[in-house]
Amino acid sequence: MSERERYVIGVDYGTLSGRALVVRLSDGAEVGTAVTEYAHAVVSERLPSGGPMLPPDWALQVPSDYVDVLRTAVPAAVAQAGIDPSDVIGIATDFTACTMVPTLADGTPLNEVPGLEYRPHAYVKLWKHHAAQGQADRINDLARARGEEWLPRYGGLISSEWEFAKGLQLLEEDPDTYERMERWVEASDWIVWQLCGTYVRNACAAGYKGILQDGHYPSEEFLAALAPGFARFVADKLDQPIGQLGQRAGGLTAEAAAWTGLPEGIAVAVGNVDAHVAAPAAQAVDHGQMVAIMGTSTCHVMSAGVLREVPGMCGVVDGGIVEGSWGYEAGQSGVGDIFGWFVEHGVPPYVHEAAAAASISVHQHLTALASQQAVGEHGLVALDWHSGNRSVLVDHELSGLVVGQTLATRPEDVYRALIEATAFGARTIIEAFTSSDVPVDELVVAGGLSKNPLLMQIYADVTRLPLSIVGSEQGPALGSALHAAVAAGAYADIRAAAKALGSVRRAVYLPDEARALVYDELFAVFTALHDHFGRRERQIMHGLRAIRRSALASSGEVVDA
Ligand SMILES: Nc1ncnc2c1ncn2[C@@H]1O[C@H](COP(=O)(O)OP(=O)(O)O)[C@@H](O)[C@H]1O
Ligand SMILES: O=C(CO)[C@H](O)[C@H](O)COP(=O)(O)O
Repeated sequence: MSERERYVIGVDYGTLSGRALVVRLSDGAEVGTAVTEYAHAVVSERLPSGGPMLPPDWALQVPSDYVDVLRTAVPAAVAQAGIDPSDVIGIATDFTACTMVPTLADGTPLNEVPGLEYRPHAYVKLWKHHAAQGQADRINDLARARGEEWLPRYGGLISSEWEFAKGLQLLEEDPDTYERMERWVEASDWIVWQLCGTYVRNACAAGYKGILQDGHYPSEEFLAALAPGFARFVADKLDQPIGQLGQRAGGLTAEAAAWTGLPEGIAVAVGNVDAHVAAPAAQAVDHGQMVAIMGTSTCHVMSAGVLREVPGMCGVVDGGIVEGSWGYEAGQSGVGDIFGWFVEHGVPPYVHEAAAAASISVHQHLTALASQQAVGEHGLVALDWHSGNRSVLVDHELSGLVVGQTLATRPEDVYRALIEATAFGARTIIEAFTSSDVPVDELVVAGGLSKNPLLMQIYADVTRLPLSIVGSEQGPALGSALHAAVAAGAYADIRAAAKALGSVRRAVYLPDEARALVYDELFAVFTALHDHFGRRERQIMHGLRAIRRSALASSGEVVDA
């Protein structure tokens, strides 16, 4: 009698939607998939309960949207696969990070507590909530002054996106809600808590976003020096047993079994972050293989055998990607988001009409026009800071810039310059690693932007690296599925699962030396602008933000968070 096929499910929670993927264990085939868009998307203007405008740089979410993905995308993916749900042996999830859910002790999100639905601070703070830069600056200044040992593990700067800056903002702007909050939970752990009833903190998010190094968080003295009411932040709101990546967090509860249609008790893996989980899906767990997960934003993750301090990196965590290696992370907070912003707000009607007439998207239309240009022909250089700078400057008060515009400048010129700006940002990050003795030999790309051939070729030319592409269209979801396989006991560890279920197309784009030489010249201009606006004259862009904030505050339209 032939053995029954077994399956695992990976669920990738992105910025706007959650995607479920069913993977067959015998050969890694992706047999079913489904996506659920979040009903509330990103809340950056008004709360779902109404009220005044949120202040600039806020980005919130609604946790019930995450549960809807379990109720709809998971059963739809299983139905598409046409399999018997009882043949599924495990489920794993990955999430954007640092995305934080304030909850009661039982995991109830604060925005679901009657009376708190009108409080902005009761909602999820999404990774791209960039309103805690002031708190991040104070954390950095104090850590530097006290010589905190953990600071170099974060390239010398903690980001305003991470757990401590966002938590301190909550305390300082809404102390009542802070008081009501019994747990400050990474969404990557909250969803696992919903699936198996156990709250276990994943080693990846805790290390990169939660300043957990060598088993310790920042001390109570450090926290008290930041703000007296913050002293017990770790002890009271954050601390929780740590689970390693690929471990079983628990069994699927009866309630989650009813949501998903999957068998009660199957393995639920410890949570993970959308970027890091993609590395094993691309079989890129060896030293020198940098994985760039390129979509709304870009995360760069890489395993290495050595512990080094890379200036401006997001962090280095022991076992942060796979056990037995130092996992490095860096990132660009805005990439696809910048192109999306330009398409939505910077392109005249004639471009939209031409794209519609050709039955292609505006992105594709501008890409086709920009592809006809020689490198440097548009005469532009841009800075890719429309969503701030995550690496290497770690400053979300910086903003975007295009230099060189004339009356002859056309939308495709700016579009190409914006793509190039993100490639220059990536090269700046790669050079920070290389010059810190953490060499990058190969760039492996995952995420939606890998489908744009011009963009890929520009990255190869700008970085002078061969570009490989993850074999799956859904790198993070596949990465989660292979963590589910390990949690269910089908493989001994993540490396074994990656070998069996992951895939990559090697050296799909190769650098062209003639183009690379012109890009060297443009990169020099980029670096001059980068250092001028991001280092020497930071107050120019910071000052503009301050003027904007005070103009909005005096208009009386904005909520007093
Ligand atoms: N043809 C294209 N070229 C470049 N960027 C694109 C193109 N089509 C969509 N985008 C951008 O890609 C981003 C979405 O990438 P994707 O990987 O699908 O999402 P996510 O990062 O949320 O998982 C959006 O920010 C959008 O503006
Ligand atoms: O910082 C992250 C991981 O460490 C975020 O999850 C990421 O930047 C958001 O991802 P995406 O662009 O795929 O929505």
